[in-house]
Amino acid sequence: MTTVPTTDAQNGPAAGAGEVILEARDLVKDFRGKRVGLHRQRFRAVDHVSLQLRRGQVTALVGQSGSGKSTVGRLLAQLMPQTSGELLLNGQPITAHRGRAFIRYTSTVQMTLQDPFASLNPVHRISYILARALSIHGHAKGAEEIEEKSLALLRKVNLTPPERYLRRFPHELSGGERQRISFARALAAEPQVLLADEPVSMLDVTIRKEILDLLDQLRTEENLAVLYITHDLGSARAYSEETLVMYRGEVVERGSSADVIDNPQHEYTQRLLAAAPNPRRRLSNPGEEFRG
Ligand SMILES: Nc1ncnc2c1ncn2[C@@H]1O[C@H](COP(=O)(O)OP(=O)(O)OP(=O)(O)O)[C@@H](O)[C@H]1O
Repeated sequence: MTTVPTTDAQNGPAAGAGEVILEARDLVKDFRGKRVGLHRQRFRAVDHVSLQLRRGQVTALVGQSGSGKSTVGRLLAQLMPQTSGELLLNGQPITAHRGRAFIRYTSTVQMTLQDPFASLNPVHRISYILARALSIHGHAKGAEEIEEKSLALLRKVNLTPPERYLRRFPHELSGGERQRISFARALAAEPQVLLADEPVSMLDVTIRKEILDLLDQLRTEENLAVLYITHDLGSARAYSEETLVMYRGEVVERGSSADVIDNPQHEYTQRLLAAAPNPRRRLSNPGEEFRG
């Protein structure tokens, strides 16, 4: 359907040499579309997408709204079954949509969502949210260990002093703090992969850099393989090694983030860059506004 990308990394290995933790091969996701006469149309949201997430590296998935980025994230998180294609975790084919298999999978692969308020249950205190995650994944037992590990998780996401946060409810926190709690909850599983779906798009511009710096810090300290889903090319350039560009369900261009964003080959990537605010500045010094 779309033109073939031309960056060097198109068919080769992902940028960098980290070990592959999670791999998607030829993922397809069809949704049921509108009914036309007696037939229901099929809508292909993800069209033969392959990618590899590597230990200690960030891979950015960029594209405009509706291009299929979040659906790829949800498929990788096993929140829904793919129509076809394969997922491999540490080289092993995996299907874990429900039950114990799903819980086991989430011990390795965690996802955080765009709206941290919606994903944190408003009736529970932060202490409960973290305790539950620690217990589900079997990383703490007994009140004392749970509190100690919860405090450590809060420190990891730079919420200090951590004691101040345990008794609070999500609505008592700022958007940035809530996103930090989402990361802390994900880290409670001690995952190898973090799928971060638009982690800063609902946050105030002034704190976006702080949260992306935190993601970068966690990737390094926890040696996580990170998928960074975003519509923002500047931050993809600044915070990821590899960038994949999605258009209408397909990956139309991929390569090192520097190559893809400084020297886009696909016409759609060029259009995305042209539509970005102040694209010249981003092209001349990409990531400037994020790196500060
Ligand atoms: N459960 C669903 N049922 C039917 N269609 C869906 C479903 N989820 C997503 N879609 C459709 O699939 C397409 C891709 O959606 P998706 O949310 O993956 O895009 P996106 O690139 O993440 O966009 P955004 O940045 O706005 O979140 C859209 O047209 C969307 O309407």
